[in-house]
Amino acid sequence: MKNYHVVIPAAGQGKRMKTGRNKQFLLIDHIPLLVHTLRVFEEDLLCSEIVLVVNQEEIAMMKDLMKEYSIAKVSHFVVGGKERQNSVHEGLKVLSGNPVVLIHDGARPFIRIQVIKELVASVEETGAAIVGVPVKDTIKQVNGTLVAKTVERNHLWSIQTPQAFYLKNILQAHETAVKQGYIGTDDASLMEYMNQPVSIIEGGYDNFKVTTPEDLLFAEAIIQKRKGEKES
Ligand SMILES: Nc1ccn([C@@H]2O[C@H](COP(=O)(O)OP(=O)(O)OP(=O)(O)O)[C@@H](O)[C@H]2O)c(=O)n1
Ligand SMILES: C[C@](O)(CO)[C@H](O)COP(=O)(O)O
Repeated sequence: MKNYHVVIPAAGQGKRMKTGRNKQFLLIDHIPLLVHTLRVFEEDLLCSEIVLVVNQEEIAMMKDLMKEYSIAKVSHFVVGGKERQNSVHEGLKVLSGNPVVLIHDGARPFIRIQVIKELVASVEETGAAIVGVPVKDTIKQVNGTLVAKTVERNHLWSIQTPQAFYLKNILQAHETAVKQGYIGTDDASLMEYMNQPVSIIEGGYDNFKVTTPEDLLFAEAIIQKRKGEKES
Protein backbone atom coordinates (compact mmCIF):
# COMPACT_ATOMS: atom_id res chain seq x y z
CA MET A 1 0.00 0.00 0.00
CA LYS A 2 1.47 3.35 -1.12
CA ASN A 3 1.93 6.44 0.94
CA TYR A 4 0.15 9.54 -0.31
CA HIS A 5 0.13 13.32 0.03
CA VAL A 6 -3.09 15.23 0.56
CA VAL A 7 -4.13 18.70 -0.56
CA ILE A 8 -6.89 20.15 1.62
CA PRO A 9 -8.70 23.16 0.09
CA ALA A 10 -9.93 25.32 2.99
CA ALA A 11 -9.82 28.77 1.39
CA GLY A 12 -13.52 29.29 0.76
CA GLN A 13 -15.83 31.90 2.27
CA GLY A 14 -18.58 29.63 3.61
CA LYS A 15 -21.28 31.84 2.08
CA ARG A 16 -23.99 29.14 2.10
CA MET A 17 -23.47 28.66 5.86
CA LYS A 18 -24.63 32.26 6.34
CA THR A 19 -22.37 33.01 9.32
CA GLY A 20 -20.29 35.68 7.63
CA ARG A 21 -17.06 33.73 8.18
CA ASN A 22 -15.15 30.79 6.78
CA LYS A 23 -17.06 27.69 7.93
CA GLN A 24 -13.76 25.85 8.53
CA PHE A 25 -13.59 27.57 11.94
CA LEU A 26 -17.12 26.64 13.04
CA LEU A 27 -17.16 24.34 16.06
CA ILE A 28 -18.51 20.82 15.95
CA ASP A 29 -18.43 19.17 19.38
CA HIS A 30 -16.32 22.16 20.53
CA ILE A 31 -13.63 21.53 17.86
CA PRO A 32 -13.23 23.47 14.58
CA LEU A 33 -14.62 21.74 11.49
CA LEU A 34 -11.25 21.79 9.72
CA VAL A 35 -9.49 20.19 12.69
CA HIS A 36 -11.88 17.24 12.57
CA THR A 37 -10.97 16.77 8.91
CA LEU A 38 -7.21 17.17 9.38
CA ARG A 39 -7.12 14.75 12.32
CA VAL A 40 -8.08 11.90 9.98
CA PHE A 41 -4.97 12.47 7.86
CA GLU A 42 -2.78 13.23 10.89
CA GLU A 43 -3.77 9.78 12.20
CA ASP A 44 -3.43 7.88 8.88
CA LEU A 45 0.09 6.38 8.81
CA LEU A 46 -0.02 6.29 4.98
CA CYS A 47 -0.43 10.08 4.79
CA SER A 48 3.04 11.60 4.28
CA GLU A 49 2.12 15.29 4.35
CA ILE A 50 -0.76 17.73 4.26
CA VAL A 51 -0.80 20.79 1.98
CA LEU A 52 -3.35 23.19 3.46
CA VAL A 53 -4.83 25.82 1.14
CA VAL A 54 -6.07 28.84 3.04
CA ASN A 55 -7.16 32.44 2.72
CA GLN A 56 -4.30 34.93 2.90
CA GLU A 57 -5.91 36.73 5.84
CA GLU A 58 -6.38 33.46 7.76
CA ILE A 59 -2.83 32.13 7.58
CA ALA A 60 -1.93 33.16 11.15
CA MET A 61 -5.18 31.72 12.57
CA MET A 62 -4.60 28.48 10.69
CA LYS A 63 -1.04 28.17 12.00
CA ASP A 64 -2.31 28.77 15.53
CA LEU A 65 -4.94 26.05 15.06
CA MET A 66 -2.33 23.55 13.88
CA LYS A 67 -0.24 24.26 16.99
CA GLU A 68 -3.24 24.10 19.34
CA TYR A 69 -4.39 20.73 18.01
CA SER A 70 -0.92 19.27 17.26
CA ILE A 71 -1.50 18.81 13.54
CA ALA A 72 2.15 18.23 12.62
CA LYS A 73 1.83 16.96 9.04
CA VAL A 74 0.97 20.32 7.46
CA SER A 75 4.04 21.00 5.32
CA HIS A 76 2.74 24.06 3.45
CA PHE A 77 0.19 26.81 4.03
CA VAL A 78 -0.70 27.86 0.48
CA VAL A 79 -2.85 30.87 -0.40
CA GLY A 80 -5.93 29.81 -2.38
CA GLY A 81 -7.68 31.40 -5.32
CA LYS A 82 -11.10 32.67 -6.38
CA GLU A 83 -12.53 29.25 -7.20
CA ARG A 84 -12.02 25.90 -5.49
CA GLN A 85 -10.23 24.72 -8.66
CA ASN A 86 -7.74 27.59 -8.39
CA SER A 87 -7.09 26.77 -4.74
CA VAL A 88 -6.47 23.11 -5.45
CA HIS A 89 -4.12 24.02 -8.31
CA GLU A 90 -2.09 26.28 -6.01
CA GLY A 91 -1.83 23.44 -3.51
CA LEU A 92 -0.71 20.90 -6.11
CA LYS A 93 2.05 23.23 -7.35
CA VAL A 94 4.08 22.92 -4.14
CA LEU A 95 4.39 19.13 -4.49
CA SER A 96 7.08 17.38 -6.55
CA GLY A 97 7.82 14.00 -8.07
CA ASN A 98 4.88 11.82 -9.05
CA PRO A 99 3.33 10.55 -5.83
CA VAL A 100 -0.27 9.57 -5.26
CA VAL A 101 -2.03 12.76 -4.24
CA LEU A 102 -5.44 12.98 -2.63
CA ILE A 103 -7.57 16.13 -2.82
CA HIS A 104 -10.06 16.39 0.02
CA ASP A 105 -12.41 19.20 1.04
CA GLY A 106 -11.64 20.71 4.42
CA ALA A 107 -15.44 20.74 4.86
CA ARG A 108 -15.77 16.94 4.80
CA PRO A 109 -14.77 15.87 8.34
CA PHE A 110 -16.21 12.34 8.34
CA ILE A 111 -14.06 10.50 5.80
CA ARG A 112 -12.93 7.16 7.21
CA ILE A 113 -9.35 5.88 6.98
CA GLN A 114 -10.65 2.54 5.61
CA VAL A 115 -12.26 4.35 2.65
CA ILE A 116 -8.99 6.24 2.05
CA LYS A 117 -7.14 2.91 1.96
CA GLU A 118 -9.61 1.55 -0.63
CA LEU A 119 -9.27 4.75 -2.67
CA VAL A 120 -5.44 4.58 -2.72
CA ALA A 121 -5.64 0.93 -3.82
CA SER A 122 -8.05 1.92 -6.59
CA VAL A 123 -5.93 4.79 -7.91
CA GLU A 124 -2.93 2.46 -8.19
CA GLU A 125 -5.01 0.36 -10.59
CA THR A 126 -6.68 3.01 -12.75
CA GLY A 127 -4.69 6.21 -12.29
CA ALA A 128 -7.60 8.23 -10.95
CA ALA A 129 -10.19 7.32 -8.35
CA ILE A 130 -12.93 9.12 -6.46
CA VAL A 131 -15.44 8.47 -3.69
CA GLY A 132 -19.21 8.75 -4.04
CA VAL A 133 -22.55 7.31 -3.09
CA PRO A 134 -25.57 6.34 -5.22
CA VAL A 135 -28.19 9.07 -5.13
CA LYS A 136 -31.19 8.31 -2.94
CA ASP A 137 -33.67 10.83 -4.35
CA THR A 138 -35.28 11.09 -7.73
CA ILE A 139 -33.37 13.67 -9.79
CA LYS A 140 -35.14 15.86 -12.31
CA GLN A 141 -33.83 18.41 -14.79
CA VAL A 142 -35.62 21.69 -14.18
CA ASN A 143 -35.98 24.76 -16.40
CA GLY A 144 -37.11 27.72 -14.32
CA THR A 145 -40.11 26.40 -12.37
CA LEU A 146 -40.98 23.60 -14.79
CA VAL A 147 -39.74 20.03 -14.73
CA ALA A 148 -38.06 19.24 -18.03
CA LYS A 149 -37.38 15.55 -17.42
CA THR A 150 -36.62 12.90 -14.88
CA VAL A 151 -33.00 11.74 -15.02
CA GLU A 152 -32.60 7.97 -14.97
CA ARG A 153 -31.40 7.31 -11.44
CA ASN A 154 -29.71 3.91 -11.69
CA HIS A 155 -26.45 5.41 -12.94
CA LEU A 156 -26.39 8.60 -10.85
CA TRP A 157 -23.95 9.05 -7.96
CA SER A 158 -23.42 11.91 -5.58
CA ILE A 159 -19.70 12.64 -5.75
CA GLN A 160 -17.58 13.30 -2.68
CA THR A 161 -13.91 13.68 -1.85
CA PRO A 162 -11.16 12.48 -1.44
CA GLN A 163 -10.30 12.28 -5.10
CA ALA A 164 -7.02 10.50 -5.84
CA PHE A 165 -4.58 10.91 -8.71
CA TYR A 166 -0.94 10.71 -9.64
CA LEU A 167 0.50 14.18 -9.22
CA LYS A 168 1.80 14.61 -12.76
CA ASN A 169 -1.57 13.64 -14.29
CA ILE A 170 -3.71 15.91 -12.14
CA LEU A 171 -1.29 18.82 -12.50
CA GLN A 172 -1.42 18.38 -16.28
CA ALA A 173 -5.22 18.34 -16.12
CA HIS A 174 -5.29 21.57 -14.11
CA GLU A 175 -2.85 23.26 -16.48
CA THR A 176 -4.93 22.21 -19.49
CA ALA A 177 -8.09 23.52 -17.80
CA VAL A 178 -6.40 26.89 -17.21
CA LYS A 179 -5.23 27.09 -20.82
CA GLN A 180 -8.69 26.22 -22.15
CA GLY A 181 -10.68 28.20 -19.58
CA TYR A 182 -12.44 25.09 -18.26
CA ILE A 183 -13.87 25.29 -14.73
CA GLY A 184 -15.08 22.06 -13.13
CA THR A 185 -16.73 21.65 -9.74
CA ASP A 186 -14.46 18.74 -8.87
CA ASP A 187 -10.98 17.61 -9.87
CA ALA A 188 -12.09 14.39 -11.54
CA SER A 189 -14.02 16.48 -14.10
CA LEU A 190 -10.67 17.87 -15.28
CA MET A 191 -9.45 14.32 -15.96
CA GLU A 192 -12.72 13.53 -17.73
CA TYR A 193 -12.25 16.69 -19.79
CA MET A 194 -8.98 15.11 -20.98
CA ASN A 195 -10.80 11.80 -21.67
CA GLN A 196 -8.89 10.07 -18.88
CA PRO A 197 -10.56 7.18 -17.00
CA VAL A 198 -11.73 7.76 -13.44
CA SER A 199 -12.82 4.90 -11.18
CA ILE A 200 -15.21 5.27 -8.27
CA ILE A 201 -15.57 3.55 -4.94
CA GLU A 202 -18.54 3.75 -2.62
CA GLY A 203 -17.98 5.95 0.42
CA GLY A 204 -20.46 6.62 3.18
CA TYR A 205 -23.55 8.81 3.28
CA ASP A 206 -21.96 10.31 6.41
CA ASN A 207 -19.03 11.63 4.32
CA PHE A 208 -21.07 14.72 3.48
CA LYS A 209 -19.76 18.22 2.90
CA VAL A 210 -20.71 20.68 5.67
CA THR A 211 -22.26 23.39 3.51
CA THR A 212 -25.54 24.81 4.88
CA PRO A 213 -26.67 25.48 8.48
CA GLU A 214 -28.57 22.22 8.99
CA ASP A 215 -25.38 20.31 8.11
CA LEU A 216 -24.00 21.42 11.49
CA LEU A 217 -26.84 19.53 13.19
CA PHE A 218 -26.12 16.44 11.11
CA ALA A 219 -22.41 16.79 11.95
CA GLU A 220 -23.06 16.93 15.71
CA ALA A 221 -25.19 13.78 15.39
CA ILE A 222 -22.50 11.92 13.45
CA ILE A 223 -19.88 12.87 16.03
CA GLN A 224 -22.04 11.51 18.86
CA LYS A 225 -22.76 8.33 16.87
CA ARG A 226 -19.04 7.78 16.26
CA LYS A 227 -18.23 8.39 19.93
CA GLY A 228 -20.68 5.59 20.69
CA GLU A 229 -18.98 3.32 18.13
CA LYS A 230 -15.60 3.85 19.84
CA GLU A 231 -17.01 3.12 23.31
CA SER A 232 -18.81 -0.10 22.24
N1 LIG B 1 -12.05 29.44 -3.62
C1 LIG B 1 -12.23 28.33 -2.86
C2 LIG B 1 -13.53 27.78 -2.67
C3 LIG B 1 -13.68 26.65 -1.88
N2 LIG B 1 -12.57 26.12 -1.28
C4 LIG B 1 -12.70 24.96 -0.41
O1 LIG B 1 -13.26 23.89 -1.14
C5 LIG B 1 -14.10 23.08 -0.27
C6 LIG B 1 -15.48 22.89 -0.89
O2 LIG B 1 -16.00 24.16 -1.14
P1 LIG B 1 -17.40 24.68 -0.49
O3 LIG B 1 -18.03 23.62 0.32
O4 LIG B 1 -18.15 25.32 -1.58
O5 LIG B 1 -16.87 25.79 0.53
P2 LIG B 1 -17.09 27.37 0.41
O6 LIG B 1 -16.67 27.83 -0.94
O7 LIG B 1 -16.43 27.96 1.60
O8 LIG B 1 -18.67 27.49 0.59
P3 LIG B 1 -19.63 28.52 -0.17
O9 LIG B 1 -19.68 28.04 -1.61
O10 LIG B 1 -20.93 28.30 0.56
O11 LIG B 1 -19.03 29.87 -0.01
C7 LIG B 1 -14.16 23.80 1.07
O12 LIG B 1 -13.34 23.12 2.02
C8 LIG B 1 -13.64 25.20 0.75
O13 LIG B 1 -12.96 25.80 1.84
C9 LIG B 1 -11.28 26.67 -1.47
O14 LIG B 1 -10.29 26.16 -0.93
N3 LIG B 1 -11.15 27.76 -2.27
C1 LIG C 1 -15.57 18.61 -4.87
C2 LIG C 1 -16.97 18.38 -4.38
O1 LIG C 1 -16.97 18.31 -2.96
C3 LIG C 1 -17.50 17.08 -4.93
O2 LIG C 1 -18.86 16.94 -4.63
C4 LIG C 1 -17.93 19.52 -4.77
O3 LIG C 1 -18.01 19.59 -6.19
C5 LIG C 1 -17.46 20.85 -4.24
O4 LIG C 1 -18.42 21.82 -4.64
P1 LIG C 1 -18.38 23.24 -3.93
O5 LIG C 1 -19.49 24.04 -4.53
O6 LIG C 1 -17.02 23.80 -4.21
O7 LIG C 1 -18.60 22.95 -2.49
